[in-house]
Amino acid sequence: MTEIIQKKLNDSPAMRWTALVLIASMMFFGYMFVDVMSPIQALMESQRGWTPDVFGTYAASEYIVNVCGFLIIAGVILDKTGIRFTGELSASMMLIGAVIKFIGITEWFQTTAMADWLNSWWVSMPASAKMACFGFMIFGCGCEMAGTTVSKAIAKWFKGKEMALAMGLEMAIARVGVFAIFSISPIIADKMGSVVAPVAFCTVLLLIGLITYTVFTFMDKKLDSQTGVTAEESDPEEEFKFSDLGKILTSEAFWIVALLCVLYYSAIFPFQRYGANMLQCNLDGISAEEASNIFRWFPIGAAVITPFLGNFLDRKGKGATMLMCGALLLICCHLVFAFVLPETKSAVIAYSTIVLLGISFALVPAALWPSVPKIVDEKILGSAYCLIFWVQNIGLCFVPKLIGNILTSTNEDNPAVIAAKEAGADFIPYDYTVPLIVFAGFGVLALIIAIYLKAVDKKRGYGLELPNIK
Ligand SMILES: NCCCC[C@H](NC(=O)[C@@H](N)CC(=O)O)C(=O)O
Repeated sequence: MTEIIQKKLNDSPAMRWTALVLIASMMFFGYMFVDVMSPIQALMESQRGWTPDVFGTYAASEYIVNVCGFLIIAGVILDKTGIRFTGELSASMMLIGAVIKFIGITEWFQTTAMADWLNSWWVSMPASAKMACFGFMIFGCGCEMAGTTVSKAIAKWFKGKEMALAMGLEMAIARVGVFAIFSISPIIADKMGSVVAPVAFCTVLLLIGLITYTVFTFMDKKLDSQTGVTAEESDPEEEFKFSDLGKILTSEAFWIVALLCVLYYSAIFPFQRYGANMLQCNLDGISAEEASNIFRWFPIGAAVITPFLGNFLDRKGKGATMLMCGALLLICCHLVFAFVLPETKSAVIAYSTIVLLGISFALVPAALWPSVPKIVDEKILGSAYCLIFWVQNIGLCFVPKLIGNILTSTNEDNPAVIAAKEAGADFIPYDYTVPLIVFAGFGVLALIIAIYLKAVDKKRGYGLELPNIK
């Protein structure tokens, strides 16, 4: 008798890569929305009165609910309800948050009684910023939950296949989103004459992201029906348990990776918010649009290299060394921005440092996320990812605010800044030296931890330097 072996949906390369494109699209649009305001900071200041301080508070709002424990709940939701429901929930939360933020910054909203009320307390924060923060909080919960959901979805669809490459590609696609928005946000704002237009554009894209993820859920349902998995049959051992948190939180290796993650990313994502403005301030006579054009090469450099490094890691290993090199490169780049760029005002130095920072941004994520399964038990991997995101979010929540405060306070007596403000100029030429030294400081700490991780790996034999494919 001939046995018919049914091919599962993810056995087809076309199907599993289609699934990756669908889920990565949601993250692509999500990452676009995260940075939609970054290249139009100067316009936000002139059109809505958002000072760097306000901008710092706004940037922090994305993470505040996650830091207060939402990410831990998100882990439970993900493990209890699965990738389909959690993905839909995440995409919906991103969309709802985006709509609130869009409404908050419209001209119409500024004329409402609600805006008057919002302007009547915590007066340094304009009503538009308060509403935008509220929306960004909801968006941030959805976006971070989506980040873990997508990792779990890729693990499910690519298990035993090109998993590291798929994860690298997902991150690469998300970075292209950042590149795209740095390119088009100032153009849209300029063409439409308002900061509202790019936010409206990205909100519509989030709706498309919800649709693409919905299409993926149908594919995933089909895959489950082929493998005979139903909610009732799922293995209770694989489920998130609160007792697992204790096991993870008492693991030294977990803390090393989590600390490395928070320190490294604190010098990357918050910098991304200020990067275009920093370039505009350090290169003479360039517009916000020109500065964004330079800065957008940062995520694109990372996007191009990350999949290759993922592939290299799968075949050759050297994960711990890659983490060290990435941290070292980060320090050098921030120091060049702090001390060399203001002196030389050279576009060549700006471009090359941005590309080098992009390489650093490829080295660390490509090595960091696939290292986690090597240091924690597979059974508690989902919880570990959630907890690492949680620790990382604490940094991502407070560092932008810290940098905003430092930028404001170190420029209080800056004559160029005072003159530009008095003249009501669109562009304020801030001195970014101290914030950049702070970013480099995070890099130094990350490097020390990466060196320590390599030593611990040698002692304990986690295999961080070994290839993933045996
Ligand atoms: N599914 C991708 C793994 C994480 C990628 C990583 N993103 C994060 O760490 C986010 N928590 C940060 C954020 O959303 O701000 C990345 O390198 O992009």
